[in-house]
Amino acid sequence: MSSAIINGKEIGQEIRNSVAERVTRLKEQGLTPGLAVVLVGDNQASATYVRNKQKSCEAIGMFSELIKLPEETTQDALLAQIELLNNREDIHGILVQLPLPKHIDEDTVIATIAVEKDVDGFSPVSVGKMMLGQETFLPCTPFGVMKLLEYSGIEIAGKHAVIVGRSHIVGKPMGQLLLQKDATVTYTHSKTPNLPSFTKQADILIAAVGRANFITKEHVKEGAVVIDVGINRDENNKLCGDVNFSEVDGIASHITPVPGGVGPMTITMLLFNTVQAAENKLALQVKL
Ligand SMILES: NC(=O)C1=CN([C@@H]2O[C@H](COP(=O)(O)OP(=O)(O)OC[C@H]3O[C@@H](n4cnc5c(N)ncnc54)[C@H](OP(=O)(O)O)[C@@H]3O)[C@@H](O)[C@H]2O)C=CC1
Ligand SMILES: Nc1nc(=O)c2c([nH]1)NC[C@@H]1CN(c3ccc(C(=O)N[C@@H](CCC(=O)O)C(=O)O)cc3)C=[N+]21
Repeated sequence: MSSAIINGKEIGQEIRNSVAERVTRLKEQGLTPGLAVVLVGDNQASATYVRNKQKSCEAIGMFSELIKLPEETTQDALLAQIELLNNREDIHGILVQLPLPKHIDEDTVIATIAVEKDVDGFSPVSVGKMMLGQETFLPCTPFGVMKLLEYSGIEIAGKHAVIVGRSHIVGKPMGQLLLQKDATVTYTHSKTPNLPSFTKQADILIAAVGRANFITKEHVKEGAVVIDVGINRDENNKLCGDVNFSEVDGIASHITPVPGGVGPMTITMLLFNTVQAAENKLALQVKL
């Protein structure tokens, strides 16, 4: 029997509809949620993602602005741009597209984003709050994965979640969010010996490796839920995930496709966080 497909496009659309309603209510109160996306250099993949983000904003009535800076932009010039955005009344969320050119220090740039506008949830304060279980913007990709699990009725408490990958934007926060929902969490990475011996134990397996078709049937336990975060190009330049879908299909109970799985959820949660940022600002104004 084939695995149940978790449809990120469909679940994402359902969430976007409710976000769109919140946009309408904000506009009635004279506030249009605004997202600024900062893109440095001309990385092809980044440009595509940025376009998707902008289109998605516009589709639900949000304002979006692209700040496109040349590859040779200095770190100081970028920081100055972020300061401008921090101070703008019409911008509620700021996203600096990663990766940045090598001569720019990502940590310094991210730490400059005002925490109330950090809709990616990457700044040290946002990350710290998330670790402490305090209210904050959650990083969009792991947040989107949590929504996929929730909407698919997959139980997390008591389950063994194994994460492959420990990046700051996906793997690490993913484990933290699953832990908060009472999963038992194992992190694996490039220094993990005998990876299948760990992944085979997973009730919930999260692949965030960045290698096409890396997770094969030898990694997956019968009946596991497999979430494929990877966005890669195969040898034919076709979009594919970290999971070898055709091998794992039938072994997993549930599986996310690429495209149409986690990717659309990342953008959905970015819209969600930006609307939340605008609502937070309105609530503050009402108090004053
Ligand atoms: N769908 C979406 O919305 C998004 C998708 N992505 C995609 O997700 C994937 C991961 O992204 P990201 O986390 O940023 O990538 P990184 O390259 O930052 O991290 C990859 C992680 O995988 C680990 N890894 C690499 N090789 C192996 C191996 N052989 N065995 C076990 N672990 C390994 C690395 O370990 P170590 O730490 O030891 O180096 C690292 O922790 C990419 O394909 C990316 O394009 C990313 C963001 C959003
Ligand atoms: N500051 C920052 N925040 C990010 O969230 C961020 C980033 N930098 N840098 C790059 C990664 C990657 N990422 C994706 C978003 C959407 C899709 C997406 O929409 N994917 C579609 C298809 C896309 C296509 O057709 O190319 C899908 O999987 O169905 C993919 C990947 C966000 N990232």
